[in-house]
Amino acid sequence: MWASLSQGCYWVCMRRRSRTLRAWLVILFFTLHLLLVLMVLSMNQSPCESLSNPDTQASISVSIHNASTSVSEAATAGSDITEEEIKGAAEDLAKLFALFSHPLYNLPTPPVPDSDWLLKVRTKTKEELHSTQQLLSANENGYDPVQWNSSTETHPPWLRFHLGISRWQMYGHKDHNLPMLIQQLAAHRIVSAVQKSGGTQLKLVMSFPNYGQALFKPMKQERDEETNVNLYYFSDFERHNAEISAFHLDRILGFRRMPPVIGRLVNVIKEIKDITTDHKLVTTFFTSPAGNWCFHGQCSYYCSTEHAICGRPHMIEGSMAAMLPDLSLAPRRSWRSPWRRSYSRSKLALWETDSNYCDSVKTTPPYDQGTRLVDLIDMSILDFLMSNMDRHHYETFEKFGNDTFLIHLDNGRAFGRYSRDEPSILAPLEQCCRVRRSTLLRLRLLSLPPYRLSDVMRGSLSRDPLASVAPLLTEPHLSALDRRLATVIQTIHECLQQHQWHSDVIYDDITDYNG
Ligand SMILES: Nc1ncnc2c1ncn2[C@@H]1O[C@H](COP(=O)(O)OP(=O)(O)OP(=O)(O)O)[C@@H](O)[C@H]1O
Ligand SMILES: [Mn+2]
Repeated sequence: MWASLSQGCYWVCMRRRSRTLRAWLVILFFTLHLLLVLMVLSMNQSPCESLSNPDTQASISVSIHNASTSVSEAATAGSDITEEEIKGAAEDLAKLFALFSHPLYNLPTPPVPDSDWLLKVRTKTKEELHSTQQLLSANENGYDPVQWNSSTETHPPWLRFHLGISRWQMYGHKDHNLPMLIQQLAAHRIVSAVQKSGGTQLKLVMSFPNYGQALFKPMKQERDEETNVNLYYFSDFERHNAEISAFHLDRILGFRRMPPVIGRLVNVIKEIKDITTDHKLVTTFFTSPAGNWCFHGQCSYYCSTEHAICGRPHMIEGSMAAMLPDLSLAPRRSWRSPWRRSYSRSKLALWETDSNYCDSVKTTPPYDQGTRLVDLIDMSILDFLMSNMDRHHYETFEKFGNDTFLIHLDNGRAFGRYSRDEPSILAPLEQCCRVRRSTLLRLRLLSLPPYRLSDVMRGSLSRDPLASVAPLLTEPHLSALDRRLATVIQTIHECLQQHQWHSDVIYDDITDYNG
């Protein structure tokens, strides 16, 4: 008996020791691979470039921190992260940085004229400033006193984000503020949570001590759940990981037409129930039979006990989107998409039956001028890649009239299905046979192994705070991206074959680029 006990102890001790050894080896391998990535990066970038791109630098340090934390957590938990997986993660990140350093993402752009910024800082008079500060510090619970003035250095990240929105993009490719904004969305203390009205499904507006705000959409489905085949697109649940992944995809495609979205674990009690001033919301909290904290809020769909949002037991995942400037400062216009679906079980939309539908769209304002049509086609390419059938409307900033980018909001119904594609989402491209040259060139780049879309997406998503819980997109979703990308490129090639002139299909928005 003693012999078997001591033998048992020997094996347990040996296993423990080899586990610790393995954990150290994993961390060592990971560190070495990250060093390799940094070396590759420093070789790819001139010293001047690397200095001028603090966004990349900051993102690298954030990702190293995130990735090494999750790897060491996984290692201590005894999980089986293989050497190949660690190597793969470092390679994905290296591909992402190589993509963002490519000339196609760094095209020279003329300086933005004053009238092309969405907002301008107006210096308040001393009296105005004094009365606002008194009001803010006296009335608001949990908020910091306002410390900023007209000098940019004093502005919090959310304000810098608002001031960085221009006629053609939501933020710049080398926006130094982005990592700070993302960091605050991920970690800043939540001082208020109220339900956002409008829309069909539950979402909350969260406020931070520096007056920044975010739109929180809680997790409603497991990430690997495929949309039920018998559900219509308009009754599908929204997915928090789709909102997050859409932001990464939009950025990787070089559009930058979405406000930044990150994933966050939120405490249902401390960060919602205890601090909300929304009395209606409070009445919807309950504990489930399993002892988890749940709530359902009030909205026109799925806001009932049967569709409650539940923590485990109180922590819940969700997406946090940076809030756009208030409508009173920057009004937006909502446009009905010409390729909107019928939202009916029996009716078809006109574009589904009329093969010459685009001819009439092309001659109808605002699609008859400027970039509106090719921008709509960009949006349909984005939607096809992530299989989003729910793009009924899009918005623009009213200030910029018709010559401006389309805001890609509301992506919660994307990434619902990976086993099949939905060709009808590409109808605008297929029927109009028109595409921006910059978009086509970036799509081609993303189809090449050194910049493969699935790899750069995996790399980009690994930097999200929720990636340490589980990958934001499962592998079948990532492979679907590559498959769909090939379909988009093929569709454009077919268009080119059908048309006599290249310029009939390609809208050359980058005439100086000869890459
Ligand atoms: N980041 C944001 N900042 C400010 N407003 C936003 C943001 N995202 C969405 N909104 C606004 O909130 C409203 C609802 O958002 P969203 O469309 O994402 O929700 P939804 O419940 O899916 O709506 P619907 O059912 O109409 O599709 C929209 O009118 C949109 O203008
Ligand atoms: Mn929606």
